[in-house]
Amino acid sequence: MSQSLQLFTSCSRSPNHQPLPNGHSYSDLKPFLLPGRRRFPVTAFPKLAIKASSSSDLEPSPVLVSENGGAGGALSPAPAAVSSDSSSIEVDAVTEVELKENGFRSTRRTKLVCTIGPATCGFEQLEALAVGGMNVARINMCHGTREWHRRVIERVRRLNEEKGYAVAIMMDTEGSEIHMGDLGGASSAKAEDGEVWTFSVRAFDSTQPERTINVNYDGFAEDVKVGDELLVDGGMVRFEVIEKIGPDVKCLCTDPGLLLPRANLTFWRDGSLVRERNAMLPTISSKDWLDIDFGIAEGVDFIAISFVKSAEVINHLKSYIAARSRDSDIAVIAKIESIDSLKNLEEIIQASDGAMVARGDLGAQIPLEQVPAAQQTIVQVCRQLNKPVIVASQLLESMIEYPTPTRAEVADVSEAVRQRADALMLSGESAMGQYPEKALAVLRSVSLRIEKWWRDEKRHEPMELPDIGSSFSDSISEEICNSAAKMANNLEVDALFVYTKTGHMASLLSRCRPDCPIFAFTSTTSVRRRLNLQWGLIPFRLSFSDDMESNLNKTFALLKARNLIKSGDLVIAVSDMLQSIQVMNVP
Ligand SMILES: Nc1ncnc2c1ncn2[C@@H]1O[C@H](COP(=O)(O)OP(=O)(O)O)[C@@H](O)[C@H]1O
Ligand SMILES: C=C(OP(=O)(O)O)C(=O)O
Ligand SMILES: [K+]
Ligand SMILES: [Mg+2]
Repeated sequence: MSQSLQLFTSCSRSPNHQPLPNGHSYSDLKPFLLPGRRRFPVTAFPKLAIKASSSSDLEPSPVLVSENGGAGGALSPAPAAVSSDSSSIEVDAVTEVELKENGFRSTRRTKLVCTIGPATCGFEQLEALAVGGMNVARINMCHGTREWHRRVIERVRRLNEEKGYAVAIMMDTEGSEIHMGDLGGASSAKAEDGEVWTFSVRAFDSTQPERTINVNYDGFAEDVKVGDELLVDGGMVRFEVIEKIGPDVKCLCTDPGLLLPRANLTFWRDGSLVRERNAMLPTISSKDWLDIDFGIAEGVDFIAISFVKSAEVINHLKSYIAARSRDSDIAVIAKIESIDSLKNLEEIIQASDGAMVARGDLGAQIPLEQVPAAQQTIVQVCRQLNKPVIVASQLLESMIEYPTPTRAEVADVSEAVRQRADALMLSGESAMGQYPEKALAVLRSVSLRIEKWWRDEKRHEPMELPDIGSSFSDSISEEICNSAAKMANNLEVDALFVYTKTGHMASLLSRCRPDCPIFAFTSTTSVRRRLNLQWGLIPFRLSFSDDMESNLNKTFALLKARNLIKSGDLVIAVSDMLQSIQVMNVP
C-alpha cells in the first residue's frame, strides 16, 4: 500500500491500536389502451450493452469462487459451485460480470425485488430473473400453498448454491384485511358496467355460481349497507351495494374492470372508508403466524408484514423471531398500506428493519392523488432513520399484458429511482404477467439511466441527514460513514470498501448515497443476503480479521486475481473494528 494515506479520527491512535471500546449495536390490468395510443416497439427501449463474458473469465480461480447480489444487463449465467472457505471471497455472479464489463462506477445502485408466481416459479424462469438482476425474490402468502412456496424457496436456494447468485427471499404475509376468494380457480374475471354481482360470505366448493365472489371476512354481509360503494383493489373496479340477502350482498358494477383472485376489498360510505370492524382485526392473523413459523423454519431473509398499524406489532414479531431463530437473523419489513400506518409512520419505521411503500392497498385507503406525497414522505423517513425502503405496486402494471411500458410508468419508475429508494418491486408483472423478464429489464435500464443522469448532473443534495446514533460509538460510526461518503464524492474514488460484521456500517454508508459503489465485506451469508436490499451495496462474503492492513491486502489480492480491481484504483475503506477512514490506491 505504497500510496496509501490513512486518516484517523481523534479516537484511534494508529491502525494497529485497539479500537475504541465499541459496544456497537450496529448497530385490467385493464388494458388502458386508448384508441390510437402509440406503443413504442420493444427495440426502442434502451438495452444494456452488457455482453456475456467468456466463460474463462468466470472460471472459479483456485482461491476465489463466486455467489449473488445482482445488477447488470443480459448477463451470462454464473460459474458453478460456491465455496466458503476462509481464503475465498464470494460475490454475486451477475454483479461480478457487470463490474468487469462496465467498471465500478456504472453498477446499478437501485435494488430489484420480483414477486414470484405462476409465471416465474420454475427453475429456469427463476434463473432468468437472477440473471436479469433480481436481488430479492418475494413470495406472497396471500396466494398459493405453503408447499408451493417451499418449492420456490428451495429452487432459489439451489440457484444460489449451484450457480453463484445471492438472491434473498422475502416472505409477505397475507394480513387480515378483507379480500375476495380465489375465483374458483379462474385467473381473472371481467366485470362489466351495469352487471349485478353477488359478494357472499358463503364458501363455495368446486362450482362457483356465475358472477359470484366469495369474501373472506365473516362480518362482511352484516357490516355493509345498501348504498355503500365497494372498491376492488382500491378502485380498479367499483360496485354499489344494492341489496342484502342473508350472507349474499348484491352489487351493481359502476366502474368495469378485471377482477383478480384474492383482490383487496374496501367499502366506502358517504365518501369515507368504513373501517370500524377492519380496525379490530389483528394485524397478524392466526394464519399469518403459521406462515411466519413456516418462514422461520425455511430461513427466509425478510418477512414483510401487511397492514401494519403500530410499532407494537413489529416489536412483538421481532421478539418472536429472536426467540425462535437462533442463528439466522430475519429482517422485518413494515408494509405501509393503511391510514393507521401513516399516522404512526416514524415509530413503525424506527421499530422495523425496513419498509415497503405498498401503493396498491395504500391507494385504496387514501385518495390516489395523495399517494405520491405519501411515497416521498415514507422514502425520506426511511432514509433519515437508516432503514431500507421498497417502492411497490403497479410500477409497470401495463406490462402484465404488453411487452413495453407506458411513458407514464417509466416516469413513475424514474421518480422512485430519483428519490433514491433502496429497491423497486414487481408484483403481478413478474408473478403472473406475460413479460416478467422484460419488465425486470425495464426496471434495470431505467434505474441505470436515472442513476447515471443524477451523477452526471452532479446533483449532490446537501447532506441533511439527522443524527441517528444512539450511543457514543454509534455516533462515531455515523460520522465516519458521512465523512467517508463525502470524501468519496470529492475525490471521485472508484469504490468504498466497508468491513462489517452486522452490516450496520455498510447501511450507514448506503444512507449517504455516495457517487461510487460500496463493496460491503461481511463474513456471514445471511448478513450478505440482507444487504442485497440496500441501495448501492455490493455485498461480498469474506472472512476477515481485526487487522485492517491484512484485510485490505487479502481483499486486494483476491479481487485482483478475479480481475475485479486493478492497480491504481482509488479506494476508501472503513470498518466496524477500527474507527478510521483509509484512502489508498490499490497497489
Ligand atoms: N403464489 C402465487 N400463486 C398464484 N398467483 C399468484 C401468486 N403470487 C401472486 N400471484 C398473482 O399475481 C398477482 C399480483 O401479485 P401481488 O401483487 O403480490 O398480490 P395481490 O394482487 O394479491 O396484492 C396476484 O393478484 C395473483 O393473481
Ligand atoms: C405490495 C402490496 O401488498 P400486497 O401485494 O400483498 O397486497 C400493496 O398493497 O401494494
Ligand atoms: K400480502
Ligand atoms: Mg397490500
